[in-house]
Amino acid sequence: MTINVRDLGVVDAAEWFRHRSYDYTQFSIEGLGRKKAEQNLTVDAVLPGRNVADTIGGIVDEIHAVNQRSEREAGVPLVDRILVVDADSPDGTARVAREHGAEVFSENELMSHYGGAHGKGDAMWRALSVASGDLVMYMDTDTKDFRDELVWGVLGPILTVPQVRYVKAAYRRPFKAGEKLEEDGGGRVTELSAKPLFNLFYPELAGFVQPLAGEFVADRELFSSIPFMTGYAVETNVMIDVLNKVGLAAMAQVDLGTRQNRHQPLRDLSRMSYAVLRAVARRMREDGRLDLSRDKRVPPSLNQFSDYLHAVATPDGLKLNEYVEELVERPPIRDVVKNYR
Ligand SMILES: O=c1ccn([C@@H]2O[C@H](COP(=O)(O)OP(=O)(O)O)[C@@H](O)[C@H]2O)c(=O)[nH]1
Ligand SMILES: O=C(O)[C@@H](COP(=O)(O)O)OC1O[C@H](CO)[C@@H](O)[C@H](O)[C@H]1O
Repeated sequence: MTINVRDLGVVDAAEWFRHRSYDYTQFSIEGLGRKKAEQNLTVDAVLPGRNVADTIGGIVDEIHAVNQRSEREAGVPLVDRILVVDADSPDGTARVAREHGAEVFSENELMSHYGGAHGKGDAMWRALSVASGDLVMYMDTDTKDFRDELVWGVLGPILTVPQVRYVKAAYRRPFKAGEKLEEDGGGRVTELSAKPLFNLFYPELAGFVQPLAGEFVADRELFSSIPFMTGYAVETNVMIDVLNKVGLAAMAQVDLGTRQNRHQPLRDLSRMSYAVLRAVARRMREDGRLDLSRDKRVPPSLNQFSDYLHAVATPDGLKLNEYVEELVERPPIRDVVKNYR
């Protein structure tokens, strides 16, 4: 009989945390450039963007600056291609990104036989159809205080530790409302949904400081072999599927200091949280740990469409908002793109 460590509640998250947590200061642009050259690897940076005209240009510039330093010291750029996947943003995101020298794709034009794109996760999945690097590094584009370590930090462990195949960013997250700054007030869905859910159901992942961070890297082979959920479910499903595919020892995190993202109103985060919960529930059901046939009261909300009733108090009184939340799961890209290489 095999005993599942999850059933026993015995996991090695604490040990993983000790061995697979790094700090960006342990690495350098020059050192990583040399490692990349030695291993003859190419790196694509994939930047999903929706209405980020105010931040995307500076981020692309910072990647070019990192490349210049790496080329000077190590003879190769650290990032070979910068792919911006734009949500046909009305604010001019695509134009700005192009002016700063990125390759720009409309998320709706990639894999267009799947119809219009469904949010962030879909943009990230569709980008794999045009990516060509040995490593693919995703990066959020709403970062206000972007610094160069946000480009090269996550590359540290993947270029220097042979067992590591997936690296996630870790950082402190300030919350900024107007002029008021709360030092560790950001990452509300992370703290109130993702971390408790992982502790309970995927305790191996409990050592990740920012499990929902949009900055992470893996070899393209790995990303092309797992499904991507659409919208804001993507980080959650990728964490679980990478864990199941390569195991915790092949995963790492790197402290990058702090990161200030653009904040959505708390009310919108309720739906983001629901996406995270649905991603976990889907995987649990597949793992046989959530048996819908046994509990008839469980609503059919784990399928593609789910009603989300959001009860709120407003200046005009109590309101019950109803949303139809759609969560689609895209298949491993290598299974659906002919001759994917
Ligand atoms: O439909 C979407 C929604 C978000 N994003 C990008 O995903 C990242 C994080 O999204 P968002 O700012 O909405 O989330 P938050 O940072 O508020 O959690 C940003 O780079 C967005 O531009 C995207 O490409 N398409
Ligand atoms: O981490 C979180 O709790 C949310 C919300 O952040 P804030 O409370 O606005 O700082 O932000 C993110 O989560 C999304 C869903 O996984 C990701 O797509 C975003 O990249 C990440 O910033």
